[in-house]
Amino acid sequence: MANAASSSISQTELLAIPLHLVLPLPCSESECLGINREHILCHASSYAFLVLIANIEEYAPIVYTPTVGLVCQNYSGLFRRPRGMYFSAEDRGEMMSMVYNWPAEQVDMIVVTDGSRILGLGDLGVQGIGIAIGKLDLYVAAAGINPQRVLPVMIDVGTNNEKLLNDPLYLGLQEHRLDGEEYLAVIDEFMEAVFTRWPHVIVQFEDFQSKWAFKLLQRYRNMYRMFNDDVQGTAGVAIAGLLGAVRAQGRPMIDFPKMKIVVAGAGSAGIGVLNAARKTMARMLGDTDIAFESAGSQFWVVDANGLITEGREKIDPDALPFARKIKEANRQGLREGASLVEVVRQVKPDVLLGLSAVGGLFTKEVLEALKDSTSTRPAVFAMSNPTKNAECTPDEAFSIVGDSTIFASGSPFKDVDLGNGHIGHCNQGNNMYLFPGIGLGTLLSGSRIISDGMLQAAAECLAAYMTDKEVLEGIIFPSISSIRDITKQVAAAVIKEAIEEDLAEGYREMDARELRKLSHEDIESYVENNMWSPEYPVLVYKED
Ligand SMILES: NC(=O)C1=CN([C@@H]2O[C@H](COP(=O)(O)OP(=O)(O)OC[C@H]3O[C@@H](n4cnc5c(N)ncnc54)[C@H](O)[C@@H]3O)[C@@H](O)[C@H]2O)C=CC1
Ligand SMILES: CC(=O)C(=O)O
Ligand SMILES: [Mg+2]
Repeated sequence: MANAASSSISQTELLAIPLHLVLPLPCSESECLGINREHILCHASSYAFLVLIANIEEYAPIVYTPTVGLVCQNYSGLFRRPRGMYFSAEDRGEMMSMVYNWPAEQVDMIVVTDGSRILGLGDLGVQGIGIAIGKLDLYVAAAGINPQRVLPVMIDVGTNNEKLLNDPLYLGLQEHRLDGEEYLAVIDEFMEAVFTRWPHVIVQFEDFQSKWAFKLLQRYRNMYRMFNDDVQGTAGVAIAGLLGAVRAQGRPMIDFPKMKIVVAGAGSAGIGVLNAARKTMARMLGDTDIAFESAGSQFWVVDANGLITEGREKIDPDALPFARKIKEANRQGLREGASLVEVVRQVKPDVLLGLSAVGGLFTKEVLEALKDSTSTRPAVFAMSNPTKNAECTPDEAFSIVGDSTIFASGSPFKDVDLGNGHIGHCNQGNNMYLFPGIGLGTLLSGSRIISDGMLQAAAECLAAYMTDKEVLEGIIFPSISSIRDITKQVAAAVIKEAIEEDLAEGYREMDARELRKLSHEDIESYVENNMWSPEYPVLVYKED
């Protein structure tokens, strides 16, 4: 303690360490006073998370979209230290032993990517590790997952990005991506390795190209505790937003099956949303086969080749259930491949939802066509990331479609001053409102798998979070400043559903039988008590 005054590290100095360069491993010694360089970094991490949590609105756009996109694009040049594990195609046969190289005894959450579709920025190869790091920063900040128990993972199977293949600074394998059975063998080996070392870990798949996102989800979802954030997390957030858009018209949620929805983008996110929205409508209509069929007719899907109909050659099997019948499209004055503006003109949808990764796709013409929507409050969801990929800005939506528009975007925008004392609310419609609660709820329930019911419970909880007054003002998603509270509630809803489905096996001393005895309030307290919070340790320099 002798030199504490002269050599202690100021908070300001610690805060100056950029969030993206700080290790997610705080010091585990609660009484730690003797500080060496490693400990300084560890404590800096605690400080960084404290700052992140206290100023989440300001810093989420740095650790997450949009800045994380820029970080990924430049990662090879910015690289300082690994910050996660890298399993490459060349490590085949070695992953089971490699996984024991990770220093943490216990890992609760893994976010894994193969870098093949990072936000809307395409194939960034190993540089995509930044998105796994950013999502896990949110797990720590929003869900209170202990930062010593998170593991960002990159599976390096090459890249098809020619620029990276020719970049001497590129850190990953400079060869084209593995495909087919060879690719699957790498992912299988990784899954077996991590679940062997940490049987209770949860693995979040992130930013895999659509081609693999659905296949891997189907392959593993009944075997492991895993989910795909882009397919399932995004779907839940979109459902919550769509239900908000119904309520914002002053209508009950049960009117959701009457909504006409045009979706631009039929990739992992778009198809995930379509499947979940259709199932939600069908449930509201009585959960019969007829209800499911009828719900399908509320959607019009446009991809890079225009309106998808059954006349499409080589139609993607995942999009097939949403292809319009040709006769039906013709009756509506549409045809296979009709442009987005034609579709919006003819359908006059209640909601125009973009998950296309094409910035500016909702042009003036498209938004003008939406003015003829049959809805009293048309909704524009420009959900693509990062900011430059948003299908339109809130200014464009409010100025062209009108002041009563409901607007949400994947990346944050500022609210719009509509003049005359009114505000056009810009909601952030991003899976960050759900994935931390899905992960935390699964962890604390000890559920064997992540069921559709658990995901639905998460979405319904988010939808119910907003009051009628807020929704009528156009606020359909909460402010990110309440993300810890939202996450707690989402996690509690997930646990409750896991108990109801008899999937919950318990966590630590809270076994399945004890879990079943808990009331809703008890479950919320249980969640809160298990959320990690950073604490300020005393920082003094110890002389050797
Ligand atoms: N807000 C959120 O929480 C989330 C947003 N996203 C964003 O969604 C976007 C798409 O992600 P994925 O579906 O995984 O990508 P993807 O690459 O699998 O799919 C993109 C889809 O957009 C279509 N498309 C391309 N050009 C188009 C055009 N001119 N008109 C209409 N459709 C067009 C493609 O044909 C394809 O169907 C990305 O920007 C991503 O950042 C993804 C997940 C969550
Ligand atoms: C938000 C997210 O997961 C994405 O844009 O891919
Ligand atoms: Mg994603």
